[in-house]
Parts: sequence; structure tokens; C-alpha cells
Amino acid sequence: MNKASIERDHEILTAEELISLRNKAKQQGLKVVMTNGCFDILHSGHVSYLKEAKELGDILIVAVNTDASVSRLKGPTRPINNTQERMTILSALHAVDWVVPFDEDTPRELIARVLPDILVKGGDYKPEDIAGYHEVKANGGEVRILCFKNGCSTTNVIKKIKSLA
Ligand SMILES: Nc1ncnc2c1ncn2[C@@H]1O[C@H](COP(=O)(O)OP(=O)(O)OP(=O)(O)O)[C@@H](O)[C@H]1O
Ligand SMILES: O=P(O)(O)O[C@@H]1O[C@H]([C@H](O)CO)[C@@H](O)[C@H](O)[C@@H]1O
Repeated sequence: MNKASIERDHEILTAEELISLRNKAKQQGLKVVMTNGCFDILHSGHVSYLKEAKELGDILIVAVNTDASVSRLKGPTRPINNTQERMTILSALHAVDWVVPFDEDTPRELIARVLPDILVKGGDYKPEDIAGYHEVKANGGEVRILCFKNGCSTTNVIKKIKSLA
């Protein structure tokens, strides 16, 4: 196992670049873990679950909802941080290797192209409800739910700031 032989880590990639690197990782026998989300205002619940995710394999991919996708999912006042800002912050984390945006309501199609060895989400989800669950399982991959840090959410951060106003 030699992750260093895949040169581009801690990178923001297009879907096409990601697929190409994912294939190289497969040829090198590296275990690829993938997750996704809005990650609007990053908090310690995000950081601890991303760290746990990375420990499951060699490479961690984070697919990030674009601004239009976040607004459809979470409402017109969101996101607070735009796509580029959210991806920049995530890509700087030690645990995160490759970051990719997606514009759809769910990352199902992207996950079906990447076919990670392990697909993960935080403890606010049930495995069967996770987009890409069926595709990853059908390919022989695993779907895992990781620890949830109670009380940590972007919504709570926004509420706290509003209460100060
Ligand atoms: N407190 C937490 N502990 C562990 N994982 C979390 C926590 N909060 C969110 N996650 C995970 O982080 C990813 C991104 O979640 P998301 O951006 O929706 O966070 P959030 O804080 O719940 O946001 P919002 O309050 O806007 O709904 C998801 O995979 C989710 O399971
Ligand atoms: O940030 P969130 O709300 O955890 O992220 C969403 O996750 C959905 C998930 O994969 C459940 O199926 C996904 O469909 C949605 O696009 C967000 O990424």
C-alpha cells in the first residue's frame, strides 16, 4: 500500500478527475472511503466523523452539495458558506484527500460511478436511507454509519448566533 504514489491528495477535483484517480487507487489496491454532505458551517461533529471515516481506509473522498443543491435541501437562506468556501475548508482537513462538488439532490449517480469500497454517513442516518446504498452493496462494498456527536449541528450554530443578535 503506497498512498504517496497517488500524487494528488488534499485536492478539489472534478468528477472526471475523481473517477480517473479512483481507478488508479483501485489498481494500487488502496481502500477508498466516500461520504457526502452540505458541511455548511463546519463543526466538531463533522471533524470527528471525517477522522473516523479516514481511519477505515487509505483515501477519503468527500462529495459536497453545491449551493443550489443545499438551497433545495435546506431552504433559501442556506448555505451560509458557498461551495468553493466549503470545499476549501474540507480539503484542508488532515483526514480528507479528495473533494468533489455535486449539483443534484443526491450523490447517488456520482457514488455509482465512484463505487467506493466503503460508503459512510454520520449517525443521523440509517444505512438503507443513504443515497448510493444499493449501488455500493451490489458492488460488494460496505455501508457504515459512524458515531454521532450529540448537540453538534450547523443549524445549532446558526441558532446560537441568531440568539446573540
Ligand atoms: N454531530 C454530528 N456528529 C457526527 N456526524 C455528523 C454530525 N452532524 C452531521 N454529521 C454528518 O456530517 C455530514 C454532513 O452533515 P450536515 O452538513 O447535514 O451537518 P449538520 O450539522 O447536521 O447540518 P444542518 O444543521 O444544516 O442540517 C453527514 O454525513 C452527517 O451524517
Ligand atoms: O449534509 P447532509 O444533509 O447530511 O447531506 C445530505 O445527505 C444525503 C444522504 O446521502 C442521504 O441519502 C444526500 O442525498 C444529500 O444530497 C446531502 O448530501
